[in-house]
Amino acid sequence: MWYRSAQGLFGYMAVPLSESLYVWMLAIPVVSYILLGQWLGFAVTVVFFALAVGSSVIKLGDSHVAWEAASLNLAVCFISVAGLAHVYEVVRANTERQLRASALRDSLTGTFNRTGLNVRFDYYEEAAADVPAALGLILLDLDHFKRVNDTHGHHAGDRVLRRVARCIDTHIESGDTAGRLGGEEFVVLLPDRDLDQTRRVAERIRYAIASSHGRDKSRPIEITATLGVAVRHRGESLDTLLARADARLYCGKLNNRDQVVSAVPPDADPKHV
Ligand SMILES: Nc1nc2c(ncn2[C@@H]2O[C@H](COP(=O)(O)OP(=O)(O)OP(=O)(O)O)[C@@H](O)[C@H]2O)c(=O)[nH]1
Repeated sequence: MWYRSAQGLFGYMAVPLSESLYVWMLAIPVVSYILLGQWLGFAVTVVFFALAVGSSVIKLGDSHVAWEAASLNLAVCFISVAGLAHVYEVVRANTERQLRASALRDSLTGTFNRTGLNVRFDYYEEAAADVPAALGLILLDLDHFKRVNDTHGHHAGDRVLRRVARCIDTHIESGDTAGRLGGEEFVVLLPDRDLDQTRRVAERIRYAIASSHGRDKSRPIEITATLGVAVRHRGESLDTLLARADARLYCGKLNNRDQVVSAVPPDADPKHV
């Protein structure tokens, strides 16, 4: 019995690469890897092959073993297993990369979500560790967005959110970051931009949104946005920076909306600043 399986395994008979031999040689490492994991599976495979080789040599004697055929079989099976492992690893790495990327993205607009914004903010922090650089932030909130949903429906509202994301995207550069905090609130991070430069980008985005035209059937959907602008002080967290931009945005909401606010007026209500 053992003699026959060793014979099948190492191919020293007339047909060196029979199907059953090939399946055997593939099945042992693959099943071992699946059941026992990478290292233990590898160890078991090596031990199994070593025992099989030793046993067949002892039982049959050196002269009966077709070493060329056995080596060829081993090499082909080894390459197959290595190829399978490589394909598996490439697929696994791709899936992991896609999952990681989607965990940082807002599924509706494709911009970064809150977690993604934090990751990007930390990235800018690290990049500026040696040479402190300005970081501009725009907090954007759509005006009367509830009316869009109430009048045109939630799907139309979703389309407006995607349209706004596109407007933002066309007015920022490749190293900048656009994200959706949730609802109808967006954030833009602009590395190496001071307050004046950030305000100018915000103004362009505001204008693009106000002049973009969406449609629900034949009815136009018009929308405007109010934007608060702030620049990071050294060592400041994203939340603190957001809070300052939010106070400015709130002033804009109180003052007829559809505008960019980069400083809180001195007479503003201190409760909201
Ligand atoms: N279509 C859609 N609507 C959303 C989404 N998330 C939040 N909303 C809606 O956004 C609306 C936000 O309304 P409000 O917070 O009252 O703000 P607003 O109407 O924009 O008013 P102001 O901000 O004061 O100008 C609510 O009706 C939410 O249901 C979303 O992902 N898709």
